[in-house]
Amino acid sequence: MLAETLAAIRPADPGAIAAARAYQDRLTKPRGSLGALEELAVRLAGAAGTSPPPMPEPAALAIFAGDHGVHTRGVTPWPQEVTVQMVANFLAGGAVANAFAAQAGVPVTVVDVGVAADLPDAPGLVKQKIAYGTDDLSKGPAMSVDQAVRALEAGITVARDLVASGARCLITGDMGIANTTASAALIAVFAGRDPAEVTGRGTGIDDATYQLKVDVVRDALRTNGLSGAMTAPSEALRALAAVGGFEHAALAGFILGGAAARVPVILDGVIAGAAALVAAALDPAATDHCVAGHRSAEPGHTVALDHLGLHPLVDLELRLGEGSGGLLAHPILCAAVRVMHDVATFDSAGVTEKPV
Ligand SMILES: Cc1cc2ncn([C@H]3O[C@H](COP(=O)(O)O)[C@@H](O)[C@H]3O)c2cc1C
Ligand SMILES: O=C(O)c1cccnc1
Repeated sequence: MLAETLAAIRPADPGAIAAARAYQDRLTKPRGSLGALEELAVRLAGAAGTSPPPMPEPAALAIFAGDHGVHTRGVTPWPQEVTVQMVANFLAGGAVANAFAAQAGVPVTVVDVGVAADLPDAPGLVKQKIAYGTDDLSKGPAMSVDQAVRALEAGITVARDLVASGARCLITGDMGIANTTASAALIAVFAGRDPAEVTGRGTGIDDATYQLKVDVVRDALRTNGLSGAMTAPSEALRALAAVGGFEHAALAGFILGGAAARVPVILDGVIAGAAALVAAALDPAATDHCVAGHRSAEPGHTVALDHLGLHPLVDLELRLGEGSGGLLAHPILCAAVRVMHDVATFDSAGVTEKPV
């Protein structure tokens, strides 16, 4: 299923990009006056292969949840049980992601790809558990390559199912205590950066814990024989398995699944950024279908976005995850595309085109 999905991904269509850019200039506004929104609509036209691009609604948020063996190294002050407790909170509608999703009119799906407990069936919960948490990435591979592929395919399946049920925009979400450590390791590997440049304070840690976290990321790279930027697909899968989490792998699959369906994928924060680097290593064209919803306060997120060549739409110093930043960006995508559907041209409105 992974091979078939990768084969279906098409890069942005230059014809649609050129048509969208030309059309922007015919709309009743000074050229370029919508700034980054114009480029956003043009990118979405390229991704869809048609100008104007389809409205990116309805949207759907998928929150991928998993636990992490590296939690035992003390990289976060929060107990691991908070992952499963927050999954229950999402399903009950009580998390920040639910509030933002309600505001944006976006339904929430929670996907268990690897939390360290069995969950009761519940509406909105998709069970795709690969294992009860990963192994400690600082001691050896976090998961096997086979598990990484299965998690990728779980993400592809979720994307496919959401698109089949009508979603025309996918939003990434994550939940997994300690997952900013795995994110930092993935970004260090895929962007070829030193762990100190890409490791952040996650949910909030003191200086001593921060130093430990950087050392743990360094251990992870050394123990797993990883360094430098990796691009070959076979190496990408090995690196993902070595230092990723089940939610990172599933998110990478979710991105690939959206790209294959030519449905835009709004990336949330640093966890999604790390997953997008994996997706881009498997197929660089996947990035053409991604929009950076926001810039998180995590330093690794900016590194990931720069590496991907993506410009965040919202910059509010968020450092939450769950899909929060992606949800805030969704109305901005809709506004950018609606301009291309609704705004009159100089010709049609009889507005004089050039100032005299
Ligand atoms: C109550 C609570 C709600 C959250 N919602 C998202 N995260 C975020 O924080 C976690 C990663 O940070 P670290 O690597 O420092 O553990 C992830 O679960 C992420 O989604 C939360 C974290 C907590 C504690
Ligand atoms: O940037 C994020 O997405 C983030 C930051 C801290 C904790 N969880 C997520």
